[in-house]
Amino acid sequence: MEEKKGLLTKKEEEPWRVLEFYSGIGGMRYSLTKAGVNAKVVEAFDINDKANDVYEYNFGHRPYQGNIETLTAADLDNYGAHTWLLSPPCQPYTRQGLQKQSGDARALSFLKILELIPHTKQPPNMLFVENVVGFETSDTRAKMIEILASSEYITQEFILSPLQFGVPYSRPRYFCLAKRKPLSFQHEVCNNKLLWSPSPLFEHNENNVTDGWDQPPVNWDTLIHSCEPVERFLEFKSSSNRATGGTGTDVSADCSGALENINERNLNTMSQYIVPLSLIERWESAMDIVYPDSKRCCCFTKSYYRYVKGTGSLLATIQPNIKGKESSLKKQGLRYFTPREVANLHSFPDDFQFPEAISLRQCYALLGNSLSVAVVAPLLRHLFSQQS
Ligand SMILES: C[S@@+](CC[C@H](N)C(=O)[O-])C[C@H]1O[C@@H](n2cnc3c(N)ncnc32)[C@H](O)[C@@H]1O
Repeated sequence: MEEKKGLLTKKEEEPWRVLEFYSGIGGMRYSLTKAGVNAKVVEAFDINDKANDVYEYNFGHRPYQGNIETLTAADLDNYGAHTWLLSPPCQPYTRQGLQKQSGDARALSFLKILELIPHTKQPPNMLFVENVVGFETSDTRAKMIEILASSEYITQEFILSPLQFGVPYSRPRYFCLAKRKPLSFQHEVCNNKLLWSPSPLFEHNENNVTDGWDQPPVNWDTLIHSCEPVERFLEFKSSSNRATGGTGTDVSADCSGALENINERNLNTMSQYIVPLSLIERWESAMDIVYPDSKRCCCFTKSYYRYVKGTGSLLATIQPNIKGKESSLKKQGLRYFTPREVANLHSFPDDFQFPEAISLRQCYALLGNSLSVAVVAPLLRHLFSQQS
């Protein structure tokens, strides 16, 4: 690896060397593959053994299972990595949490690793950070930008949702893309801006026009029309959408085309996805219900299947004459989305699987922590593309 004024160089045909921090179940790595970038993950880091089991199962490599806080600048230099991908814990910034931001112990490792950058002999050429909406106004973000600016990085920040990429899934997330000078971004007019539009990822911008790119969509609902229906993301489909008058336990599995993706455990225990009537009675008002022809569903959090309120949508498998809560929910065959279906909505590839030993709750918890490949892949393509 050569060093030239602190900028790591590589021969054109060599892959970019990438470090994947907070690797979880590998959403960043899948996104990198989907982006079609000539890149190689040289190490992944996560403290959670279950996440590492899943990562190893799918990628054949077990991430370094230690606290990122303990890494030193010398450790990082040893990897000779051009790019760092980071999706640190989001609890310090979530609306439901205490919003202690950088004062939250879970924010420490992220700040610590950023603070190492000026102490490395070979700072990364590029960084990519993912977090929840709320991060953009946090003091952690302010510190991150301060460190990056003083280490000669330029940034472009985004808030984007899968809904803007045709996926019927509301999961807006914050992203920071950083490149170290003399590298530069396409659309320099977007430098140091927070953008709410995916247009810079796809459009040539010869006139430097950024009309509306730095404004939140006026109405996220209008994006829904161009999304695919939820049905396209299901592994278990109802044989009929019409009301049968049943209790909703008569969900049938139309496995055509999807059978290879359904493991024995799921097929045999379809009943585990049925929402119990007692839960409907107690939590009806808090439930978010979608239908196979719906073009949106709510963000699945790591508490999906454990709690109802605000953790993700439920699927009505029996469509009443009048959709929604005006018809009895008890007769709509409510079920949870399966982990495979949540993975589909995260745009994970078909060959992604959980090992048998991971419980259903753990599957949902790990998926809830992960990210949308449909959103991250084009962002990574934008990060790695060279200014011509
Ligand atoms: C928001 S999730 C990232 C998930 C990942 N992007 C994915 O696709 O699954 C944060 C991850 O960071 C890990 N983590 C949190 N604090 C850590 C630390 N100090 N050291 C190492 N890993 C940590 C958690 O175990 C969790 O898997």
